[in-house]
Amino acid sequence: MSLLEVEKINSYYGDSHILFDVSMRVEENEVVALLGRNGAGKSTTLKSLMGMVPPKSGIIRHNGEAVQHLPPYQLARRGIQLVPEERRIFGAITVQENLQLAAMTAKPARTLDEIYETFPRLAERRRNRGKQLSGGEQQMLAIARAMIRNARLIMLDEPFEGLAPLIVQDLIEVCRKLAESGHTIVLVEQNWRAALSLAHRCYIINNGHVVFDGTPEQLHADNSVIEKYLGVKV
Ligand SMILES: Nc1ncnc2c1ncn2[C@@H]1O[C@H](COP(=O)(O)OP(=O)(O)OP(=O)(O)O)[C@@H](O)[C@H]1O
Repeated sequence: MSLLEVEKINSYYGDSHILFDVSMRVEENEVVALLGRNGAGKSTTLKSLMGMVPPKSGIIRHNGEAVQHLPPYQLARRGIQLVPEERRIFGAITVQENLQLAAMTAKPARTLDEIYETFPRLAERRRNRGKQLSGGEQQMLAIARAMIRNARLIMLDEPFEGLAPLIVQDLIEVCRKLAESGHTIVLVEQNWRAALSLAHRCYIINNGHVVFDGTPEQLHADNSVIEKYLGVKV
């Protein structure tokens, strides 16, 4: 049984049909990348998995149970967290307070020590306010907030956006550590090379349809798919 099984979901904003029969699966401890051009439907897929844009048809199974009808807070209780593109950390309070606040809404929560072990940079910055952090540190804090809530499945929407290459490398290492310590990650990214360096498997979405499903090696071996759907010349 897969951790997450998505079977032919169709999602809409009002009358606009955005996802067409999207199917995918995520195994425990995997890093799965969701790639595609701007507007392809990647964020909408994450929002559908998180109950924010519930699909009108299709099935989403989490640990074998159909969950496509559940609201976000119940999915969060099942250990699923979405770290949105805007990161949504609190700028006026410290790193530690941001983490404590996140822990309050989870039972059982992870300890601060565990978080600081995974994110030594946040341990150094624990007394700094959210707004004093760099973009990369803010992203780490956003991921750490999902981790302290004991999320087994963490979905990241464009975590590398706007960050310098060295910071992206740090974040890739953080994500790798998370996966090794029993978390499962679904990653939406425009920076497909960085995403593929981390992912075990990937999907490409184009105009709301899944058009590729395979390993990074299989994708790297097919330049025509990369050129056609990611819009880059290889
Ligand atoms: N709140 C909304 N209301 C109406 N249409 C929306 C809304 N959000 C997104 N869309 C549309 O849905 C389609 C898919 O958008 P989505 O954000 O899922 O794409 P994406 O692949 O994540 O791309 P990006 O990297 O640009 O976020 C686009 O055509 C977008 O304009």
